[in-house]
Amino acid sequence: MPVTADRYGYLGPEASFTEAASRRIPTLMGARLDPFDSVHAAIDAVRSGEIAGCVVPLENSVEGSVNTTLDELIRGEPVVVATEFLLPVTFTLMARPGTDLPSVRRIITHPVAEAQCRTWLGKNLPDASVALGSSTSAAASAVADETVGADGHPYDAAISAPIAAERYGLVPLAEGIGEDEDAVTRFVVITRPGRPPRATGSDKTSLVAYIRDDHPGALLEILEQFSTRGVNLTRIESRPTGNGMGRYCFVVDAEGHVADARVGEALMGLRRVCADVRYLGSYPRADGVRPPVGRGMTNEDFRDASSWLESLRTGRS
Ligand SMILES: O=C(O)C(=O)Cc1ccccc1
Repeated sequence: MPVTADRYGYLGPEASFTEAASRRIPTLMGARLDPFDSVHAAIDAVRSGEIAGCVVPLENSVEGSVNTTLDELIRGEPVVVATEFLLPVTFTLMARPGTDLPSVRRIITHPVAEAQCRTWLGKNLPDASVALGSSTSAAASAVADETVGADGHPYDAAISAPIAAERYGLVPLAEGIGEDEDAVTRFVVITRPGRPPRATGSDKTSLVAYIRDDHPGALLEILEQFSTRGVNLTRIESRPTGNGMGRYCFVVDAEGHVADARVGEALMGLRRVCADVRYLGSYPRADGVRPPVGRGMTNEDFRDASSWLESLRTGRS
């Protein structure tokens, strides 16, 4: 398959939240966007060069990380985050025309949506079962096609993005059924590793740190690399490495860009103390926040310290 520079994938099928996010990401304007069946399939198409990049959900303000995406970043051929994007999400319960709310017994949706609609379901459809699918739009499509579930019966309703009702010929039975009306999902554009975008002063850097020999304070050692250089973390998450029981790595989002001296020094520190460090990219922050840089932590401070050391070593002032 030829590489098409402006061909991007997204977690489909059509009318997923991920498609909605993809169509609003400024750096993808004008790009061709194609649906993929799973996060794995989309990221693998990036790895193989079939597409330039793909959009996948990474984190939700209520439910936390999307583990299928995190695990793709941790394992396999390395890929990086090129862009992040925040999209508010509202959930709609939808069914084939003629289905009424009390008759809904079998629901299908994505795990992130299920977690956020649990309270509403417990109150309004306490006896309904919820099956988990690869995306909210795949769920809507399964309801429209009368796909049968594990019990041999077709699903009655899907929890999906409002636009999925129209796309799959379903009717909304209940709208805004999520726990938090202000829920936001963080989507990322994944590409093959390459030169990161320029530092903007409002950036994040993501990475995975693998502990070297389990020992007391191993996590502290990782955290120290950031704290002594004044680098604030916005997220730290442990995930199994997939290589044996109890083996975990840490997925970190840090404020700043790999081009910032303090972030670069923290990365070098990690490289010295960890078994492995996987760089997952530096990219502009979706929230536009420009955190203040602490005293002694600016690029100039690091430059000055480095030339001072050089003068000691060479005897030249
Ligand atoms: O993109 C979708 O439709 C998904 O299924 C992933 C998802 C699920 C819930 C909130 C945001 C993204």
